Amino acid sequence: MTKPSAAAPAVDLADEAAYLEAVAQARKAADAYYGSGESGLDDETYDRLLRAITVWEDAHPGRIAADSPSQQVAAGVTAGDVEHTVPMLSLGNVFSDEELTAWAVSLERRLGGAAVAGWAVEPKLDGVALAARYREGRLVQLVTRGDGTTGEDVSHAIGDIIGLPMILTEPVTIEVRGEVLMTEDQFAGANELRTAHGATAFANRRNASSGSLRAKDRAYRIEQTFLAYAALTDPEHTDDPTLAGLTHTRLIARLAALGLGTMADTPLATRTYTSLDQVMDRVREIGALRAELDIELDGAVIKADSPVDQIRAGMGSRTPHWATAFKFPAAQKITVLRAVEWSVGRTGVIAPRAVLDPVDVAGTTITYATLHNPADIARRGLMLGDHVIVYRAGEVIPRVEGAVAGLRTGTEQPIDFPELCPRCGSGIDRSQERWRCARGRACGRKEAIRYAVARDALDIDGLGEKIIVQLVDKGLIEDFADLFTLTRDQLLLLDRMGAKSADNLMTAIKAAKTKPLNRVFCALGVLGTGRSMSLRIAAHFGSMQAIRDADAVALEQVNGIGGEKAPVIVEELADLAPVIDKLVAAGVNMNQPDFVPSTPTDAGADAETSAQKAKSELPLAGMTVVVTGAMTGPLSDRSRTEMTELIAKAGGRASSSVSARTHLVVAGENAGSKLDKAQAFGIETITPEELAQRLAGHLT
Ligand SMILES: NC(=O)c1ccc[n+]([C@@H]2O[C@H](COP(=O)([O-])OP(=O)(O)OC[C@H]3O[C@@H](n4cnc5c(N)ncnc54)[C@H](O)[C@@H]3O)[C@@H](O)[C@H]2O)c1
Ligand SMILES: [Zn+2]
Repeated sequence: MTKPSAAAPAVDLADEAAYLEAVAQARKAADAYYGSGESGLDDETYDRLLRAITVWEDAHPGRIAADSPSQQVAAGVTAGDVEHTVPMLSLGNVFSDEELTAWAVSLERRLGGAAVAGWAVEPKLDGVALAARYREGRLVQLVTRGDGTTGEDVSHAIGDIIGLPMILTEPVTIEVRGEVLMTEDQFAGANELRTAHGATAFANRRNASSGSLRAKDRAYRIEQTFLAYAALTDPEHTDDPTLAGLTHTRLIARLAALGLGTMADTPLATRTYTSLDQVMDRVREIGALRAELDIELDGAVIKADSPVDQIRAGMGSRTPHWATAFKFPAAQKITVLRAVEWSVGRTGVIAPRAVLDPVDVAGTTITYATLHNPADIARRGLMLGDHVIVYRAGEVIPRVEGAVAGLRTGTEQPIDFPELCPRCGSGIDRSQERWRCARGRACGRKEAIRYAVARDALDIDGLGEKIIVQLVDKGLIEDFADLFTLTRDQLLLLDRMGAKSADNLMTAIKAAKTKPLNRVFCALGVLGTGRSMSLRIAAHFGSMQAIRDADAVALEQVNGIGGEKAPVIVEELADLAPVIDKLVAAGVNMNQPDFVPSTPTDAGADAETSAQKAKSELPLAGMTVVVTGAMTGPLSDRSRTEMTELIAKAGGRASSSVSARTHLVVAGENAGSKLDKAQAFGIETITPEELAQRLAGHLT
């Protein structure tokens, strides 16, 4: 689980000379970071430096360097010409529960010893601060934070930012403040446009946001997202007198009602608590959600919820006294891209992977990271030897964001893309962004057969890799369908295959013929369909014939199959037709047991067949269920696939990830982040034993 933890300890500055050197180094980084947007230091390194600087400054208040970056918002780098009559401040930060408690104590001291009326907790969005000015409900001006007192006018971006509508739902005059950021798709889109116009790709999303916002007179428009976290509520800035009396939480709800982008109605919504223990729990919940979000967070923000407390606490020169950030371990680090490896999957897809100088990201050493496909590498403009930003939050696979172009030395080398399939040397099909060996699945024949007979698919015991390799090399089988027509005599031709093993294997293969359709379909290894998707498809269509008859539109009726996946599945099935025909001819089962069609065919639209009625009375009817951790009790030896099948039999739908749409989480031993997340969403959580009880009639 992602646990907010203490930051790396600050280095001790020995003397004033060391202090001045640290100031110079931090100044250089801050100038680059807030200026061009590209610093050679990652945030963790910068923050450690800044902490050392402030520790020294606290001990020597009379000797603070005039250009110390600790003294101003954004180190005073980017002033503009639009005044912020109410300054746009930064946030102080804490890295541990102890530091949070100490901060809360100091805040209550400012309130004259009174307890804070309530705490609002929300995510700290990792983007760029922006003020949006609406006059009588119409968006008239966008201003960056700048140095906090003046910012740059970036009104040219009006119309490009989702969450900042041109017209509000009511004609109010108001200045809204929030963060501009990019989703993964928006980031890819921005890089695509930028590289197409001959510019270098952005090093990361925050950079892309800041750069895109500030670039004027560009020939193309870049879409971004705005999420509000504040508004100016004093009479000088708004004509709605009710706003000033709202708590922070209610203010955000009000901004959402005006049509502005906020996190309201998402699991990240601002929530209010009375005790610090609850606040700390919520901070951890937000940390646990971080891995699966499409936006980046670098912490949680804790605010005094009541406007009375906020005004009494007041603001410092750089940060408000009534709010602070609980920072999460940095998810981005800078390291060097050494090589790109290309591997071929069982379906013939050729995928690149980045080899990095080992780097610690939030407590895990990273040496490899995903690069999605060759087009993705091109879009990010990467070169070998580049300093790249790698990103990893929670359990997600680390990814390469982009290169820090400012650190290039001229010795970087272009990345070699394969000319031929790295496994078999055939040509490459480049018709899609995802490259594939021209031989397609034939290239990954042995891997595909191993996949088909594995435990989650046909589960054929005794058919290990060595046997598969021999069977293919001796020309006895081309695909897994040929297994069903193998003879005992053919098996006996194999090295070290005795009569007894051959008999056992023949029995295991024969048993596989009666597996349910979802297992058979899974064994086909259709791109984009794993074990749980196979079960959904089988449960939806009921027979292989019905699946083969389905077009893309019909496939999209299956939960989880979107407009991109459906045509791929149709194409794959056409490709696999000879294999399926062989399976049918060999007498392999092609039906899903207990199949209930989801739409009545002959009966009227609202008539319920008795079979459907029976279905709606099942113990998990209509529920989305996530199983995590090790199963215990009566369910202890069930594999994940068997659990998925059991859930489906009881009327539910198994899913591998917890979301707001999850109804039930079955948490076994050592359940990790999925359990944390379920608790964050307030989803019902039960043990494997409790599930076994609920499904008592369905266990056999
Ligand atoms: N790598 C470098 O060289 C370098 C140099 C300078 C600064 N930095 C990084 O910049 C950061 C410090 O920058 P900063 O002073 O601009 O502050 P900050 O970004 O850490 O925090 C303040 C900002 O948080 C934003 N924010 C997000 N969610 C919010 C919410 N819910 N409520 C209120 N505000 C919210 C606001 O834009 C606010 O201005 C640090 O992370 C530091 O590492 C890095
Ligand atoms: Zn190949």
